[in-house]
Formats: sequence, C-alpha cells, structure tokens
Amino acid sequence: MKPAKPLLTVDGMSVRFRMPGGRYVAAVSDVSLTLHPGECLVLVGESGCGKSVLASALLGLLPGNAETAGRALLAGDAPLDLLTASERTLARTVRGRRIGLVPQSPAAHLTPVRTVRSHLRETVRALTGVRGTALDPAVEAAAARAAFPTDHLDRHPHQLSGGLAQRAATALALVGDAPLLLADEPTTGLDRDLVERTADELRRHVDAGHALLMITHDLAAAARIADRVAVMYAGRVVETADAGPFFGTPGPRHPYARRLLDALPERAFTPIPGMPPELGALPEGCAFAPRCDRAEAACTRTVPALSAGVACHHPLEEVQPRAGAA
Ligand SMILES: Nc1ncnc2c1ncn2[C@@H]1O[C@H](COP(=O)(O)OP(=O)(O)OP(=O)(O)O)[C@@H](O)[C@H]1O
Repeated sequence: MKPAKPLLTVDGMSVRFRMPGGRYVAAVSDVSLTLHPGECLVLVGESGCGKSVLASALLGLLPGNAETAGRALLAGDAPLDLLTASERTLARTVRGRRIGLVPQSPAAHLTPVRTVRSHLRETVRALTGVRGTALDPAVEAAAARAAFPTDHLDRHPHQLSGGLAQRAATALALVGDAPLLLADEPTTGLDRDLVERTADELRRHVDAGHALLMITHDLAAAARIADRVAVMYAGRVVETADAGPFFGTPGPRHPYARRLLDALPERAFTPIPGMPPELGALPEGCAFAPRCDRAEAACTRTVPALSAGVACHHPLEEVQPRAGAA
C-alpha cells in the first residue's frame, strides 16, 4: 500500500530559456506529476524532450537564462517549493540531504585525482557530521549500502569498471539518506547486463522506502524498475500510467508512447518516422501531430490536455495490432 501523501508534487511546472533576440525555448511545459515514498516513477522520452531540464529544475540547477512557472512541492518536516526556494536553502538543506542525485556518467561525476574513499569521507563528513574514528566505519557502511566493495575504496575513478563507478556514485547519493532519489540516465553507456544490475540495485533502494524519479530513454531499464511511467514529448507529459499495463496489456494509449515501445528491437523494431520538433519552434496543437498517423484537423489546432492519464485527441482505447506485425 503506498502512503497517501506524495513526497513530491509537481504542479503545472514549465521551464523556458530566454535566448538572444527575445526568442524562447519551451523546454518543459505544464508538467504535473506526483511521487510517493517507496515508489519509482520513470520519466521516458526521446533525447531533447526536456527530461534533464526537469531534473535540473527540481535541484535548482538551471542556468541563468531559465524562467520557471508552476510548483514543485517537496513534502517533509519543512515543506518546500523547489522552484522558488533560495540557492542557500537548496544547497544547505535539499541537495544531498532531501534529494540524492544519482548522476549521468558517474565516472565523469567523480573527481579523477581522488579515491572513492576520499569522495565518501568528504560527503559523509559534510552530510552527517560524523568525524574522527567514526568516519571510516561510516564510509564503509555507506559503500556497503550501494554494494560497493570495501577493498576497492582506495581506487581512483579510472581504476573502476562502469558498474563500480555507478555504485560509487550511488553510494554518494545515498549518504544523506535523502527520501527522494533522482537518477538522471543512470544506465547510459552501460552494457545490458550492467543496466539490469543497476536497475535492480536502484529498485532495492525503492523497496527500502526511498522515492525514485528515474529519467531515461532506456525503456528496457524502465520496464525493469518502474512502478509508474510518465512519457514526455516536446516538453510535455503526454501519458502517465502504471508500469504493468503500460509495458504489458493493454499497452500505452498515446500514439507516441505506443510507437516508442514498438521501436524497441525486442518488439516490432519499427522506428518512429520523422523527428521531434524544435522546442524553440513548436507547432500549434499537438506537437506529435506531424508524425502521428491518427492525427486529424483538431490535433493541429489545440494542444490536448492530460486527461485520465493521456494527452491526445485520439488515444488508443483498445489493444491495437502492433505496427509492422503480420
Ligand atoms: N541553457 C539552455 N538554453 C537554451 N536551451 C536549452 C538550455 N538547456 C537545455 N536547453 C534545451 O532544452 C531542451 C531539452 O533538453 P534536455 O537536456 O532536458 O533533454 P533530454 O530529454 O534530457 O535529452 P537527453 O536525453 O539528450 O539528455 C533541448 O532542446 C535543449 O536544447
């Protein structure tokens, strides 16, 4: 049974970038999501659809030319709107403590000249206040939480395999025992076996009560770990669904989400024709309409609202024959 109260409530969040000449790039448009403790929500979508911008907004790490609207409420003893909180509050009380970041390319996230032990000592000291003789046992306990082997603690990042670098980064993300974990493409560049192990390890932290927002374009990893899925297209969430029916039967209801699954090699392996639109020059109406074989006149006029989990004027209601299937 999931707790009634969400840990994170994103409500009508938009992020746009001011560009030279007064132009705007609408990277995230009117996104609403909820995430509960002990739940994994996976945000999927093609490259450039706004997933990482959404994550940066939640962490207060947007560049200076970004403008935000809406709210992103983080529940807890001191409820907070992440979009309006000061940099001081975010740095002192949120990043690492209330939101742990499992980064993209962990090897690049770690400082090359420092050992894993040195990274962990600094983070444990900063986030837990543990010092002196208690520090080494605390570092080893932190490593163990992410299944990082203690006999590798004195290695530098370049001496680690991709999987161990990922575990080191996860160990760092878990030090502050943050109730919300944010994993941005944690499986990028890993081979399939390692993708599965990383997904399974992250899942263990969810089962231990953390809320996990995972951002990925890897649908196989998403299917392995997600409780719920949110599909983004051109900055908008176009479908939210429970993972079981989404990846199984009846399948996605938004034509884009359906085609995204059909593009997988283990499914119909049929690529989606065309390209996503430029976020600085979005078409009127549904941004997927130019690529959609179900589009009609209304689709090119009005942006469909997210209603009953799908933002489409003509959602799929029934199990449809897969594109490309005989
Ligand atoms: N500082 C910025 N100024 C202007 N546009 C930006 C800025 N940062 C990101 N964007 C634009 O926002 C859009 C969304 O980018 P984002 O990185 O969130 O996509 P993504 O879905 O995470 O893709 P990927 O999987 O490739 O990381 C892109 O079109 C990008 O060009």
